[in-house]
Amino acid sequence: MATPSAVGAACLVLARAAGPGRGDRARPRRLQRVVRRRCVAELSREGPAPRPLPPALLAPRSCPASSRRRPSPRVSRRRRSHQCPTPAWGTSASNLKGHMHLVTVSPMVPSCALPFTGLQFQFWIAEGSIDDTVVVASEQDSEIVVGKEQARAKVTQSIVFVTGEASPYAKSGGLGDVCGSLPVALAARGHRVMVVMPRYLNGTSDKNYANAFYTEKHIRISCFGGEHEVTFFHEYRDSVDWVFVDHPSYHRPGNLYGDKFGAFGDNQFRYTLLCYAACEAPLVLELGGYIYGQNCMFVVNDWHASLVPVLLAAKYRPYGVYKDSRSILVIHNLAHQGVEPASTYPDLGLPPEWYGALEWVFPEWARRHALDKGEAVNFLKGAVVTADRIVTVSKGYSWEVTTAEGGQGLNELLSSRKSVLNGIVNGIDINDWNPATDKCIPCHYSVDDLSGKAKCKSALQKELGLPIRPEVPLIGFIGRLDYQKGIDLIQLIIPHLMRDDVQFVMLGSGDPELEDWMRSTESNFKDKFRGWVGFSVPVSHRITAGCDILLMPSRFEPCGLNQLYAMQYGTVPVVHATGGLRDTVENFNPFGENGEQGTGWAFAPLTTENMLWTLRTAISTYREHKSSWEGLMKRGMSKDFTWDHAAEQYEQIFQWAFIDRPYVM
Ligand SMILES: Nc1ncnc2c1ncn2[C@@H]1O[C@H](COP(=O)(O)OP(=O)(O)O[C@H]2O[C@H](CO)[C@@H](O)[C@H](O)[C@H]2O)[C@@H](O)[C@H]1O
Ligand SMILES: OC[C@H]1O[C@H](O[C@H]2[C@H](O)[C@@H](O)[C@@H](O[C@H]3[C@H](O)[C@@H](O)[C@@H](O)O[C@@H]3CO)O[C@@H]2CO)[C@H](O)[C@@H](O)[C@@H]1O
Repeated sequence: MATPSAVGAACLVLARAAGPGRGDRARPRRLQRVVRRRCVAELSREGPAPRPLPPALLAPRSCPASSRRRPSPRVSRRRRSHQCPTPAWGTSASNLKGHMHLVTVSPMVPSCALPFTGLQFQFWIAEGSIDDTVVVASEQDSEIVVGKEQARAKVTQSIVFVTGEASPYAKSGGLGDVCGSLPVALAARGHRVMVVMPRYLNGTSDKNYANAFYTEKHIRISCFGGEHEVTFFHEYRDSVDWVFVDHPSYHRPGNLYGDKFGAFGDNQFRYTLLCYAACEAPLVLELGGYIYGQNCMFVVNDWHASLVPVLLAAKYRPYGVYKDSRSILVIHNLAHQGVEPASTYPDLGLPPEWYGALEWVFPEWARRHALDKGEAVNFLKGAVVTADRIVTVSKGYSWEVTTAEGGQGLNELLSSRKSVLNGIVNGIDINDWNPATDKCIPCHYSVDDLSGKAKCKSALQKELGLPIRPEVPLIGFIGRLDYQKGIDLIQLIIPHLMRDDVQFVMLGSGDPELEDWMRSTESNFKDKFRGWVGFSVPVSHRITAGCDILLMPSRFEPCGLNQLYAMQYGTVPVVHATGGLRDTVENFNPFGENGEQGTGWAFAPLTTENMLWTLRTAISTYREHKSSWEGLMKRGMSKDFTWDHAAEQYEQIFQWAFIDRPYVM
């Protein structure tokens, strides 16, 4: 193992500092500091005797005191994921031996902490020359370009996220991505953050919870005609307290919300338990030695968490508890509202006088028979009424939900709450979704060197059993097979598109009829179409990297993440101009004021003719205008989709929420 005495004695090498890393993609904006200093990264000892270090690269033993900083939370995230047994920077030498390597350098030696956060370098490690020390320097003038310092919140809060899913523990779609990464981004900015979600055990993904430990806390919840005991598990990771609510109803085969027979019949019960448990967690769990207490910002996501603001208002504030807390409803998708018959209201354990908050009457046309009064309870509606503020996951969607077309029956109510309704476009997790470091893809690449993308394409064609043809445009679709995603429109254009010289791959699961259609289309067009039925995160990364075009003809799309991932990976999105898709994809304009502009194609209205025409325009641009295509790819890859900007906007909403009085009846 490396020891301080060995520092500087070893060989090595180096290469170009600031290889493609967290900040490198968007270098002009994100890599801001140039440190004229060489530094030492210690590595585990391995390999033969060291060779002398070239004089130009001799490293100082430590960095000047002026540069010492406490590692920021983002650094500590890296530190954990590359934990070394002795104080060291970086990763283990055995991973490095050989060629160019991407290494995350995390200041683990307090005396030599640089003012940067979790940055990454590429090293050239000569064969057999690994030892104790890697000197990091650049080709030019020994400069190290380092990432910008982690921005901190002006005012920090105790934040409690409540959600039905969060990656990497459990994910069925974009909700999981957001609740797995926004909390980490907020923690990195200095907030104390807890995420409360179910501890789903189904026999296959149980390992995801392996590092979560039983807290020995259990509470009894009165609802659904009895007392139900739930317990809490906890993992502290990436500076976030991940709290898992444990109950037998979360342990069953299938996916998070259902199985092959459809949605679980007791989902209302399962997420009622989650909401009660989430309200108790800040009061009863001593995490890191301290409870979160009563002064919290609850961020409740979608219908699964929507009972939280109702409970705060109906069951806590009247007794003087949580008077200083606030709640924000984040709407990821209005299509799911948690609607059940009105007769279930007494099961929820709420006072009878609160029925009105959840009351929901279906329009006449939606009722089943003449005697059906259409009376229901609607969890999401309860939160729209009682949350202190409401956020949708894009600005465009925040307007759409107030319209009859996009409001899914809640438009009037949402319009009445316009003064507390905002839209914030989601960010993406650059640690997971970065073509320069992605562990799921066969070759890495960046905006500075796109060559790896072509290799990803041929590897994908090979993996899928498609003809390996670099010149043929490869179009992809990834998503839940749901009405929302406009797959029926893809079905209609496929016979036409398959006449062209193109390849098409779809990854998705959901509606069994659409799954069957994917299988049969694959057998009809063996050389051109692949339908990957199922849910696979690694395959989704490889499709994102290997395709030229990503198609998203969503009927509505509150934000959409796949188009953001696609742009990040130089895959050009062709999307229906709706919601977050319209907000994030800039239409290609070959005649822009300063030359070509745009990052993809956003078409409207959503018709099959329009979609086919736009796809064909994209395809001919790909074939005939190579430099335009490269411009499209590079502009997309240079966009900053990190969470920082969104996290700052959430902080603004938190502040506004705390300025106003909390909701009381
Ligand atoms: N078969 C499969 N295999 C592997 N991965 C798969 C997959 N099917 C889907 N995914 C993944 O699930 C995520 C889907 O995210 P989206 O945001 O595009 O849509 P979703 O409708 O689920 O999310 C909702 O919530 C998010 C978050 O707010 C909003 O962006 C969105 O508009 C809203 O509808 C992506 O990470 C995608 O790769
Ligand atoms: O992250 C992906 C989406 O996950 C959530 O949607 C799920 C929804 O909340 C669940 O209730 C369930 O939806 C079922 C619905 O309740 C039922 O009436 C029937 O229509 O079948 C639906 C599918 O089983 O599953 C949804 C995921 O498929 C989240 O609320 C969304 O925002 C996310 O887009």
